[in-house]
Amino acid sequence: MTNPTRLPAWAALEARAAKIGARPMRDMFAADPDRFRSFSLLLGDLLLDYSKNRIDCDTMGLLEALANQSGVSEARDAMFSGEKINATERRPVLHVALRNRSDRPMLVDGHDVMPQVRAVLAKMRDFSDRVHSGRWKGATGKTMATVVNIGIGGSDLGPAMVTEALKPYQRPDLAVRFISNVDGSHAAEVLKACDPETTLFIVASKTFTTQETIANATTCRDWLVGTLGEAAIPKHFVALSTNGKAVAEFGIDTANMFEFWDWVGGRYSLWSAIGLSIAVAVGFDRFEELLDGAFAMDEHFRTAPLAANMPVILAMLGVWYGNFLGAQAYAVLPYDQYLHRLPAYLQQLDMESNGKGTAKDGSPATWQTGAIVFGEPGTNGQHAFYQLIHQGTKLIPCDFLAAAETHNPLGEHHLMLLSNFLAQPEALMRGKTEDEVRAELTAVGMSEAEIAFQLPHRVFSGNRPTNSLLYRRLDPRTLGMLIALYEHKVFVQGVVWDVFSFDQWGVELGKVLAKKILPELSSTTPVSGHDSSTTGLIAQLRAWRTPHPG
Ligand SMILES: O=P(O)(O)OC[C@H]1O[C@H](O)[C@H](O)[C@@H](O)[C@@H]1O
Repeated sequence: MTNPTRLPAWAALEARAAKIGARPMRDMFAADPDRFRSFSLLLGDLLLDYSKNRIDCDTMGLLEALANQSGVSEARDAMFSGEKINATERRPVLHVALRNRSDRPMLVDGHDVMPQVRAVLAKMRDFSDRVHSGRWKGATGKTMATVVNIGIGGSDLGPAMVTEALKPYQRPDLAVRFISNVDGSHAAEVLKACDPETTLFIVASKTFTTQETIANATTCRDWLVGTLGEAAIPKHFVALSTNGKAVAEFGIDTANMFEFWDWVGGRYSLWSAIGLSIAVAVGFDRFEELLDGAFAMDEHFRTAPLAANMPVILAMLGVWYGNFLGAQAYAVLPYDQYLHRLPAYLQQLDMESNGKGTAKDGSPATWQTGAIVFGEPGTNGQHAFYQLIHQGTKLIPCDFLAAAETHNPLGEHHLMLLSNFLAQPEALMRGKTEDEVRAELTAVGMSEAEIAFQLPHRVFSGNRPTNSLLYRRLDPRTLGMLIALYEHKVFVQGVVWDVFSFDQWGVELGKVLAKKILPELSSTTPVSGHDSSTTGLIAQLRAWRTPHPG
């Protein structure tokens, strides 16, 4: 347990920030032709260029010192060795076991979990092969045409993000859809496109008690049973869960359940049985390549020195901006349409893990912790919110991602995409000076008075930091590496910030209140115990939901 602000490297970084935090990157690039080489790292088919950050070698040295003094290496080893680092839930954190492609045992309470991990993977292979190849038949003997994953949070975002990312690998005649929201419109719209005879529902819930998922699963079951009868359920419903009892109570035979364990956090679960919809969509061999990619990143994270460790570098750059240069947010900008759900996925991964205000010893964290994460695919975001990133009053570090090769070579599209992927970070770094703007406006014949008015609005301060993640091609292995990279980045930041990254108590209060309010919405007796705002809103809802006479 360490208050990071008391570490020697913290004070040194504060001093460093005061000294070089505003130093223009433009000048640093001009002074050092080797800057790219000094601040980039190639790992297999993945290149991280972090040279467009407000850093120099000394700053990186201090950030490494902070990681060291925070005990990042020890914490990482504790995770890999199965220690109960999810302390408030008294659980180990072993999603790395799910993609452990080596012979190394992974221990929970002294027992190797690898045999059970492999057994579930084998069961997933058998099932996904049958569905993917069309050998799995529904109750009326038809091949499945649609797979619907019903889940929310970690039981939705990971599989949804990955199946979108790996669309080029999907069988074109097998649609994979997702129902997450408790808003009935989500289920209604998905079911519109489904035929009960050819639809397979995968109910994904670690706890199998999540209100949204149980409501959606019940609606889908009723929809199926309404046409095909109860006897159809075993051919059309499978469950992914840690809770066999609740699965059986729901009416799914536990033979049709794919198990995982409480040492897999929801937002870290796409590598587990929760990934079944991915395996069904792209085939199990591809799913294994995803695991291989994550394993490669795990091995790098586990063994590379901190100074040359990609997740550690990304994490410490985030710490630099968040804790020393005043950034509150960061943007994830995939120049890759297939990664269009990556920002949403990373929002849960990062914000649910490190959005904590209490240090491990229970005292309030008086330092900044998890950042606000947002993003959209490039180039869409450029035409929407980049204005603020270029010229706003806030510092928003950005991660730009792109593939060298496209799955869809259409005319010049990919080169146009890549030129934007390169131009935006360059523009953010360089900016545009008064002299440059003046020269431009003079060249088009603008009057001095008009130039004086226009100039301040057209200047770009620049010096806005970015990372560029360039990969050869968005294939399953590369995707596995990318996701694991962000997982470990979030882990490292949680260690430095001294928060428990693997619980999520902050989501509970609202759930409890919603349960209390639910019956109040359909009752006619006056409500009590709420603030006047909630009471007023309930009254208005009741008024609008009651059919008005005449
Ligand atoms: O998989 P489930 O148990 O249904 O949980 C689904 C989600 O709900 C919770 O509210 C948590 O905030 C998430 O971390 C979790 O992924």
